[in-house]
Amino acid sequence: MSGTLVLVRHGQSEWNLKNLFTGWRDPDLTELGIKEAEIGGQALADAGLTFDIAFTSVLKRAEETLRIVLDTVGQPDLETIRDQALNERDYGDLSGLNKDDAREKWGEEQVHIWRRSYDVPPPGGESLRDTGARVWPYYMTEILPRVLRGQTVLVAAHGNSLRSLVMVLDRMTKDEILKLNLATGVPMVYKLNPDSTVASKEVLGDMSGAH
Ligand SMILES: O=C(O)[C@@H](CO)OP(=O)(O)O
Repeated sequence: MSGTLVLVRHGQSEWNLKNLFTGWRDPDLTELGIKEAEIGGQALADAGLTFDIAFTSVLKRAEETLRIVLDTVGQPDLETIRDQALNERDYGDLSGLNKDDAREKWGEEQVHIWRRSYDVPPPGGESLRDTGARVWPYYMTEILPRVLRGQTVLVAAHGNSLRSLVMVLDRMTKDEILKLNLATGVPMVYKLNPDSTVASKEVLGDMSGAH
């Protein structure tokens, strides 16, 4: 066994609440989102986890979630690396549109394919595969080596940038990834083997609260 990788999706954002496609747009957390980040942090504290380093995107909802989690686990000054490689999938022309309006315009099935499929990009945006093509090299070069050295690493990021990681870590097929929607503020704790495969996975909380 080597180190520990903790992934957490940001808490509910203003645009999750308003049901808008967000992507690289930069809304704040809602009150509920702040609470979710606190609950996620408390679950990590209760599990006795402390971190050697943290990573986040350059979007406020993930940075703020990380700050709240680190405050809650008592590590407010932990070294943190921000990188846009961890940003949410770029939703292209859908960014800022209401998800129900999009369903009316393009149909339920097409919108679901844009939101959850592996390789169909939304117009002008990134597919999950495109997102993985920037998340994975970053994971391989910056995050994984630290875990393999035995460190405990925290990553606060986004629904789809984290789905691209979880898909590979959990060895999910293209069909399985269609159904996966990560809950906000719920930490996923992975212990990795020395060959980078997953030794164990524990989800610290209720996965039903996805936005
Ligand atoms: O709008 C977004 O950027 C994402 C995450 O909230 O939405 P979806 O669930 O459609 O991938």
